[in-house]
Amino acid sequence: MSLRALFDLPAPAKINLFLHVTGRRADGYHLLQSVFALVDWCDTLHLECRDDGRLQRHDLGPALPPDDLCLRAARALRQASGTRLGADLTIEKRLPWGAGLGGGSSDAATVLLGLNRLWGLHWPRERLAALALGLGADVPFFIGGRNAWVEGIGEQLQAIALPPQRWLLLKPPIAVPTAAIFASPLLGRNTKVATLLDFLADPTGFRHNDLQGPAMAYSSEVQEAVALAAQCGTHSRMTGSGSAVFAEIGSEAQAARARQILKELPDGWSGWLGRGLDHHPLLDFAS
Ligand SMILES: C[C@@](CO)(OP(=O)(O)O)[C@H](O)COP(=O)(O)OP(=O)(O)OC[C@H]1O[C@@H](n2ccc(N)nc2=O)[C@H](O)[C@@H]1O
Ligand SMILES: Nc1ncnc2c1ncn2[C@@H]1O[C@H](COP(=O)(O)OP(=O)(O)O)[C@@H](O)[C@H]1O
Repeated sequence: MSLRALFDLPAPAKINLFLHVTGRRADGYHLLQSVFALVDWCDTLHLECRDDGRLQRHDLGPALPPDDLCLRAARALRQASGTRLGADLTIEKRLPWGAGLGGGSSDAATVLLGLNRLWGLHWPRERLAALALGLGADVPFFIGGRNAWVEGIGEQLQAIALPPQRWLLLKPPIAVPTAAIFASPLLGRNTKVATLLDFLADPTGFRHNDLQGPAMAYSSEVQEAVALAAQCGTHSRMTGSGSAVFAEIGSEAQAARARQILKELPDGWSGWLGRGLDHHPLLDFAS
């Protein structure tokens, strides 16, 4: 009997342990260096095969944009593979967006991995990653499924092992527009280029996000979030282009404080006390 449905597929968030802007390309895109780390705050997707070739999305939780990344991913794979099959995509959205957590990119990657299996395509992961890049610079990272040292505009990935770590994540009620942050006159664009060996030798020297200054100038809520996270963890900083921030939780006392903060979060804020993932739960799922 062929496989018709896949339930409870996780789409985890990522955080940028650091983010340096080291230059700018001729087309205006900025060159970055970063470490992307998977965390156990996840959306959940349910995929069901359709014989009529149609693609339909059902939102459990907040409504997504009509032509969201899940549908765009499914359409791209249907077209590139030539399959006549379709799918119902049910999205349990938990990750906030406009957050720098890569939730939409992660959803898209999970759709590609799931439909590759449901539609019996047997594409290798590298081929899925190449298709994924057309959907967004962060999508190939989630297809790769490993914590990574990242360069270029986010498309050059080198898998790395990270030590286990607990994190507090906080998202204030504001979506920071990525383009505006990159365009900010406050943004430094010439941070010294580092090497992966530099990072591995002393990760503690890599806890800075160059986009944080412009994002804090854009929104006082980002400033509040950084200060709030610093109350219960250490090295509070922003992920991606914001607006979410995170802090390292190193003791039970810090974890208890973090739980209290999460319980008392003002309206519109969201947050998570969780752990870094060693790898994407769907890592062995390519076909
Ligand atoms: C900076 C990161 C790090 O993870 O931020 P988050 O999205 O996670 O917050 C991402 O690479 C973001 O990638 P993504 O969110 O796909 O950005 P895009 O939609 O492609 O970019 C929106 C706009 O930001 C600017 N942009 C984006 C990425 C980049 N490396 N240089 C840029 O200058 C461009 O003006 C672009 O038109
Ligand atoms: N499935 C999806 N989940 C979240 N955002 C999506 C999705 N599809 C499209 N988007 C759009 O993509 C933008 C980026 O969101 P997301 O990928 O969550 O990244 P980030 O929060 O890291 O910037 C959002 O502003 C949203 O409008």
